[in-house]
Amino acid sequence: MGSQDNNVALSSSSFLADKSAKVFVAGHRGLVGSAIVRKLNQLGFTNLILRSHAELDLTHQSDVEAFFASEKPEFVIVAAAKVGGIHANNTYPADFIAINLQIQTNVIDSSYRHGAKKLLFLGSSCIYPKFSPQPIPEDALLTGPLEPTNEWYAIAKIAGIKMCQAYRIQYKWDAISGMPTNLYGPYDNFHPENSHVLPALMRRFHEAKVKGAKEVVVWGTGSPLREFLHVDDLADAVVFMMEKYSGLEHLNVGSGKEVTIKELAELMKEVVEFEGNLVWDSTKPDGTPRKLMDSSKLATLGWTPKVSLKDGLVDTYKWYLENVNL
Ligand SMILES: NC(=O)C1=CN([C@@H]2O[C@H](COP(=O)(O)OP(=O)(O)OC[C@H]3O[C@@H](n4cnc5c(N)ncnc54)[C@H](OP(=O)(O)O)[C@@H]3O)[C@@H](O)[C@H]2O)C=CC1
Ligand SMILES: C[C@H]1O[C@H](OP(=O)(O)OP(=O)(O)OC[C@H]2O[C@@H](n3cnc4c(=O)[nH]c(N)nc43)[C@H](O)[C@@H]2O)[C@@H](O)[C@@H](O)C1=O
Repeated sequence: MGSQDNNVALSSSSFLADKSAKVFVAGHRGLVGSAIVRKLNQLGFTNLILRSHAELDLTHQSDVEAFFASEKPEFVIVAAAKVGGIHANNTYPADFIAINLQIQTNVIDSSYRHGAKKLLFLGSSCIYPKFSPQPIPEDALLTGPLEPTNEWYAIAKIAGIKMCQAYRIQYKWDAISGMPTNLYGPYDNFHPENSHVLPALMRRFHEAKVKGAKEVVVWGTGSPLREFLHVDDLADAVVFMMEKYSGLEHLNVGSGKEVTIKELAELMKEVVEFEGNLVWDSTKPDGTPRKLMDSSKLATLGWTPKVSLKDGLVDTYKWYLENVNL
């Protein structure tokens, strides 16, 4: 990687000092973007720039260019992406690599060229090799083969990290990257096949409870381990990194706690109050066996998560009942 000098913090301006600064949150209607907007609103930011996918397709370079030329945001948070669970990643590899490369390339490049002071790019824990040391340190990046079910998405995300690093090195521009673990919370995607495991199981258990079904099918063997973080904790970490971090290396953002998919399913069954049985469909892929991230760098800088998995599930199920299951 680049020399130590590139890791020296640039003279970035404080993010929190001016709550009237123009902040563009790309992807503000998604799980992550909506949590960041809630957090920024709580903090008193008054000048958020928001565009839905319908208003501005971030894969269209000339539209993105025109938007940045006219709005000139001072701070940019990239939470727009083509996102999905193991099945979606495995089924639509072209979409996952092409759309993500387009979105991030357009947003990062236009942000730099139209004078943004700082940009935060969000990747994912799937950037690391399938068989990484556990917990996974940031420097495990590019040390081995990726998990095949999500390598297309992972390659795009790795390119995003590298693009931020390249712009920092060549232009001395303050672009940073955060790598969240598996997230969940309000405004998640509850699609039966294309979503991540946590919202998929919440919906499946809830529908089974309502129908009085005797069993619920869960994918894979139940043995993979996953680390989950509530999206409100991630939003807090995003603000923390915007204010405090200005380095070359990407930073892991995790809860530090892992569960097996079987344990997650049992906990979900309890939270949703489904009384039937679990049936395992081992024809579905397990994916990476384990991906617990080492988030000690962020902890050393002063950030720690607050929401436990149990509390987070209870909170998310309440939101689901009030907002999705109408
Ligand atoms: N969810 C998770 O478990 C994790 C997420 N992350 C990262 O966090 C970020 C956000 O993910 P998450 O909130 O879960 O994803 P969501 O799918 O919930 O939200 C993504 C947002 O991006 C928007 N978007 C997608 N394509 C375009 C486009 N072409 N133009 C404009 N907007 C677009 C979507 O709008 P629309 O829906 O209208 O298309 C949506 O609002 C991603 O970078 C992801 O990699 C990282 C680790 C885990
Ligand atoms: C965030 C992360 O998300 C993805 O990676 P993943 O961690 O494998 O995500 P997942 O939530 O889809 O699955 C986790 C585990 O859960 C099991 N599982 C059981 N039952 C269901 C189920 O009903 N749906 C899903 N999706 N999974 C299920 C499933 O078989 C697997 O063993 C990538 O997109 C990757 O790119 C990425 O960044």
